Amino acid sequence: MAISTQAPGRPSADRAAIGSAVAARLDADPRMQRLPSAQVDAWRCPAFLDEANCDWLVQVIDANRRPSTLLSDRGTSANRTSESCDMDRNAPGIREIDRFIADALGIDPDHGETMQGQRYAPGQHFRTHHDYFHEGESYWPRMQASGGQRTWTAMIYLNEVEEGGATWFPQGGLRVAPRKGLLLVWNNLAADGSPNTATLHEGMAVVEGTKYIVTKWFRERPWAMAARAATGSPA
Ligand SMILES: O=C(O)CCC(=O)C(=O)O
Ligand SMILES: [Fe+2]
Repeated sequence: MAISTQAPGRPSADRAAIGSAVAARLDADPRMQRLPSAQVDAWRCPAFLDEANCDWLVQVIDANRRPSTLLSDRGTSANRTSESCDMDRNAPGIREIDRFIADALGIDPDHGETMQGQRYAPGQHFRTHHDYFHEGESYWPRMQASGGQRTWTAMIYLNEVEEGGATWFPQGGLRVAPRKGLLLVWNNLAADGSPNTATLHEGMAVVEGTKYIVTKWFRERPWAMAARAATGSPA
Protein backbone atom coordinates (compact mmCIF):
# COMPACT_ATOMS: atom_id res chain seq x y z
CA MET A 1 0.00 0.00 0.00
CA ALA A 2 1.10 3.60 -0.44
CA ILE A 3 2.61 5.06 2.70
CA SER A 4 0.73 8.15 3.81
CA THR A 5 2.66 11.18 5.05
CA GLN A 6 -0.24 11.99 7.38
CA ALA A 7 0.22 10.77 11.01
CA PRO A 8 -1.61 7.44 11.28
CA GLY A 9 -2.99 8.22 14.75
CA ARG A 10 -2.55 10.12 18.00
CA PRO A 11 -0.80 9.28 21.29
CA SER A 12 -2.94 7.53 23.91
CA ALA A 13 -2.16 6.90 27.58
CA ASP A 14 -4.36 3.78 27.64
CA ARG A 15 -2.60 2.23 24.68
CA ALA A 16 0.77 3.17 26.12
CA ALA A 17 -0.16 1.34 29.35
CA ILE A 18 -1.12 -1.80 27.40
CA GLY A 19 2.22 -1.62 25.60
CA SER A 20 4.33 -1.43 28.74
CA ALA A 21 2.32 -4.08 30.65
CA VAL A 22 2.63 -6.63 27.83
CA ALA A 23 6.33 -5.83 27.28
CA ALA A 24 7.04 -6.36 31.01
CA ARG A 25 5.22 -9.71 30.93
CA LEU A 26 7.14 -10.90 27.87
CA ASP A 27 10.45 -9.78 29.35
CA ALA A 28 9.66 -11.75 32.52
CA ASP A 29 8.82 -14.95 30.59
CA PRO A 30 11.90 -17.19 30.23
CA ARG A 31 10.48 -18.70 27.01
CA MET A 32 10.57 -15.33 25.25
CA GLN A 33 13.56 -13.78 23.46
CA ARG A 34 13.51 -10.05 22.79
CA LEU A 35 14.59 -9.26 19.23
CA PRO A 36 17.39 -6.77 18.63
CA SER A 37 15.65 -3.68 17.26
CA ALA A 38 15.67 -0.13 18.56
CA GLN A 39 12.61 0.71 16.44
CA VAL A 40 10.24 -2.21 17.05
CA ASP A 41 9.40 -4.00 20.32
CA ALA A 42 9.30 -7.65 19.23
CA TRP A 43 9.87 -11.06 20.82
CA ARG A 44 10.20 -14.60 19.54
CA CYS A 45 9.53 -17.90 21.27
CA PRO A 46 10.79 -21.10 19.61
CA ALA A 47 8.57 -24.19 19.97
CA PHE A 48 5.77 -22.10 21.51
CA LEU A 49 3.11 -24.37 20.01
CA ASP A 50 3.65 -28.14 19.96
CA GLU A 51 3.90 -30.14 16.73
CA ALA A 52 0.50 -31.84 17.05
CA ASN A 53 -1.31 -28.51 17.38
CA CYS A 54 0.68 -27.02 14.48
CA ASP A 55 -0.22 -29.99 12.25
CA TRP A 56 -3.86 -29.79 13.24
CA LEU A 57 -4.07 -26.04 12.50
CA VAL A 58 -2.55 -26.65 9.04
CA GLN A 59 -5.38 -29.11 8.36
CA VAL A 60 -8.01 -26.60 9.54
CA ILE A 61 -6.52 -23.91 7.26
CA ASP A 62 -6.44 -26.26 4.27
CA ALA A 63 -10.10 -27.17 4.83
CA ASN A 64 -11.30 -23.54 5.06
CA ARG A 65 -8.97 -21.33 3.02
CA ARG A 66 -10.18 -18.70 0.53
CA PRO A 67 -8.41 -15.71 -1.13
CA SER A 68 -7.20 -13.17 1.47
CA THR A 69 -8.68 -9.67 1.65
CA LEU A 70 -7.36 -6.23 2.66
CA LEU A 71 -9.00 -3.50 4.70
CA SER A 72 -7.16 -0.57 3.19
CA ASP A 73 -8.63 2.09 0.90
CA ARG A 74 -5.35 2.09 -1.01
CA GLY A 75 -4.24 -1.51 -1.28
CA THR A 76 -5.09 -3.93 -4.03
CA SER A 77 -5.40 -7.69 -3.96
CA ALA A 78 -1.91 -7.86 -5.51
CA ASN A 79 -0.57 -6.76 -2.10
CA ARG A 80 -1.83 -9.87 -0.36
CA THR A 81 -1.88 -12.95 -2.53
CA SER A 82 -2.13 -15.61 0.18
CA GLU A 83 -5.24 -17.54 1.13
CA SER A 84 -6.71 -17.20 4.61
CA CYS A 85 -9.56 -18.20 6.88
CA ASP A 86 -11.09 -17.22 10.19
CA MET A 87 -10.57 -19.76 12.97
CA ASP A 88 -13.81 -20.21 14.92
CA ARG A 89 -12.93 -19.14 18.46
CA ASN A 90 -15.72 -21.26 19.92
CA ALA A 91 -14.53 -24.48 18.28
CA PRO A 92 -12.89 -26.98 20.63
CA GLY A 93 -9.13 -26.87 20.17
CA ILE A 94 -9.12 -23.37 18.69
CA ARG A 95 -10.42 -21.84 21.91
CA GLU A 96 -7.56 -23.35 23.92
CA ILE A 97 -4.91 -22.13 21.46
CA ASP A 98 -6.52 -18.70 21.41
CA ARG A 99 -6.31 -18.52 25.19
CA PHE A 100 -2.77 -19.87 25.26
CA ILE A 101 -1.65 -17.00 23.01
CA ALA A 102 -3.61 -14.34 24.93
CA ASP A 103 -2.20 -15.62 28.22
CA ALA A 104 1.40 -15.35 26.96
CA LEU A 105 0.78 -11.65 26.30
CA GLY A 106 -1.39 -11.16 29.39
CA ILE A 107 -4.21 -9.68 27.30
CA ASP A 108 -7.86 -10.60 27.88
CA PRO A 109 -8.82 -13.02 25.04
CA ASP A 110 -11.90 -10.83 24.41
CA HIS A 111 -9.58 -8.14 23.04
CA GLY A 112 -8.39 -10.49 20.31
CA GLU A 113 -9.92 -10.53 16.87
CA THR A 114 -10.76 -13.90 15.43
CA MET A 115 -7.51 -15.78 14.84
CA GLN A 116 -6.69 -15.90 11.13
CA GLY A 117 -5.06 -18.79 9.36
CA GLN A 118 -2.98 -18.04 6.27
CA ARG A 119 -1.43 -20.20 3.59
CA TYR A 120 1.20 -19.01 1.09
CA ALA A 121 2.11 -21.11 -1.95
CA PRO A 122 5.34 -20.41 -3.87
CA GLY A 123 5.31 -16.80 -5.15
CA GLN A 124 2.60 -15.70 -2.71
CA HIS A 125 3.33 -12.86 -0.29
CA PHE A 126 1.82 -10.12 1.90
CA ARG A 127 3.46 -6.85 0.79
CA THR A 128 4.65 -4.20 3.27
CA HIS A 129 1.84 -2.98 5.49
CA HIS A 130 1.06 -1.92 9.03
CA ASP A 131 -1.24 -3.98 11.22
CA TYR A 132 -2.49 -0.90 13.09
CA PHE A 133 -5.40 1.01 11.59
CA HIS A 134 -4.67 4.26 9.78
CA GLU A 135 -7.02 6.58 11.58
CA GLY A 136 -7.52 8.74 8.47
CA GLU A 137 -8.95 5.93 6.34
CA SER A 138 -12.63 5.36 5.68
CA TYR A 139 -12.77 2.11 7.69
CA TRP A 140 -11.59 3.80 10.91
CA PRO A 141 -15.00 4.78 12.39
CA ARG A 142 -16.10 1.14 12.06
CA MET A 143 -12.91 -0.09 13.71
CA GLN A 144 -13.18 2.49 16.47
CA ALA A 145 -16.69 1.26 17.22
CA SER A 146 -15.62 -2.40 17.27
CA GLY A 147 -12.77 -2.29 19.80
CA GLY A 148 -10.57 0.55 18.59
CA GLN A 149 -6.95 0.48 17.53
CA ARG A 150 -4.94 -2.70 17.13
CA THR A 151 -2.23 -2.97 19.76
CA TRP A 152 -0.23 -6.23 19.57
CA THR A 153 0.19 -8.84 16.85
CA ALA A 154 0.95 -12.49 17.64
CA MET A 155 1.87 -14.89 14.82
CA ILE A 156 2.74 -18.58 14.93
CA TYR A 157 4.52 -20.32 12.05
CA LEU A 158 2.99 -23.76 11.68
CA ASN A 159 5.49 -25.56 9.44
CA GLU A 160 8.99 -25.51 8.02
CA VAL A 161 9.27 -23.69 4.68
CA GLU A 162 12.00 -24.89 2.29
CA GLU A 163 12.89 -21.37 1.10
CA GLY A 164 11.49 -17.86 1.53
CA GLY A 165 8.46 -16.71 3.52
CA ALA A 166 10.33 -14.69 6.17
CA THR A 167 8.60 -11.87 8.01
CA TRP A 168 10.61 -8.72 7.29
CA PHE A 169 10.56 -5.35 9.09
CA PRO A 170 12.63 -3.14 6.74
CA GLN A 171 12.65 -0.17 9.14
CA GLY A 172 13.00 -2.29 12.28
CA GLY A 173 15.95 -4.22 10.86
CA LEU A 174 14.35 -7.58 11.62
CA ARG A 175 13.87 -10.63 9.45
CA VAL A 176 12.34 -13.72 11.03
CA ALA A 177 12.42 -17.00 9.12
CA PRO A 178 9.55 -19.45 9.57
CA ARG A 179 10.18 -22.31 12.03
CA LYS A 180 7.48 -24.76 13.03
CA GLY A 181 5.87 -23.69 16.31
CA LEU A 182 7.74 -20.38 16.54
CA LEU A 183 5.77 -17.47 18.02
CA LEU A 184 6.55 -13.91 16.88
CA VAL A 185 4.91 -11.03 18.77
CA TRP A 186 5.29 -7.29 18.44
CA ASN A 187 3.76 -4.03 19.58
CA ASN A 188 2.28 -2.06 16.70
CA LEU A 189 2.29 1.10 18.81
CA ALA A 190 5.05 3.37 20.07
CA ALA A 191 5.83 4.14 23.72
CA ASP A 192 3.35 7.04 23.69
CA GLY A 193 0.58 4.79 22.35
CA SER A 194 0.54 6.28 18.85
CA PRO A 195 0.95 3.95 15.85
CA ASN A 196 4.62 3.02 15.36
CA THR A 197 5.31 3.53 11.65
CA ALA A 198 8.54 1.50 11.98
CA THR A 199 6.43 -1.66 12.43
CA LEU A 200 5.98 -1.71 8.65
CA HIS A 201 6.41 -5.37 7.69
CA GLU A 202 6.08 -7.84 4.89
CA GLY A 203 5.37 -11.53 4.56
CA MET A 204 8.05 -12.20 1.95
CA ALA A 205 7.29 -14.45 -0.99
CA VAL A 206 7.62 -18.15 -0.46
CA VAL A 207 10.21 -19.50 -2.91
CA GLU A 208 9.89 -23.21 -2.29
CA GLY A 209 7.41 -25.10 -0.13
CA THR A 210 4.21 -23.81 1.45
CA LYS A 211 3.95 -21.48 4.43
CA TYR A 212 1.21 -21.78 7.03
CA ILE A 213 0.72 -19.29 9.87
CA VAL A 214 -1.91 -18.15 12.32
CA THR A 215 -2.14 -14.46 13.19
CA LYS A 216 -3.90 -12.82 16.09
CA TRP A 217 -4.46 -9.08 16.24
CA PHE A 218 -5.40 -7.56 19.60
CA ARG A 219 -7.51 -4.43 20.04
CA GLU A 220 -7.24 -1.75 22.72
CA ARG A 221 -10.75 -2.63 23.94
CA PRO A 222 -12.87 -5.81 23.74
CA TRP A 223 -13.55 -6.69 20.14
CA ALA A 224 -17.23 -6.03 19.53
CA MET A 225 -17.92 -8.88 17.12
CA ALA A 226 -16.74 -11.36 19.72
CA ALA A 227 -18.99 -9.79 22.34
CA ARG A 228 -21.98 -10.08 20.02
CA ALA A 229 -21.21 -13.71 19.28
CA ALA A 230 -21.01 -14.48 22.99
CA THR A 231 -24.40 -12.93 23.76
CA GLY A 232 -26.03 -14.30 20.62
CA SER A 233 -27.28 -10.86 19.57
CA PRO A 234 -27.39 -10.11 15.85
CA ALA A 235 -24.32 -8.59 14.18
O1 LIG B 1 3.17 -13.83 6.64
C1 LIG B 1 3.83 -13.09 7.35
O2 LIG B 1 4.99 -13.38 7.66
C2 LIG B 1 3.27 -11.81 7.85
C3 LIG B 1 1.77 -11.86 8.03
C4 LIG B 1 1.23 -10.55 8.45
O3 LIG B 1 1.87 -9.55 8.39
C5 LIG B 1 -0.14 -10.45 8.99
O4 LIG B 1 -0.86 -11.45 9.01
O5 LIG B 1 -0.52 -9.34 9.42
FE1 LIG C 1 0.84 -7.89 9.27
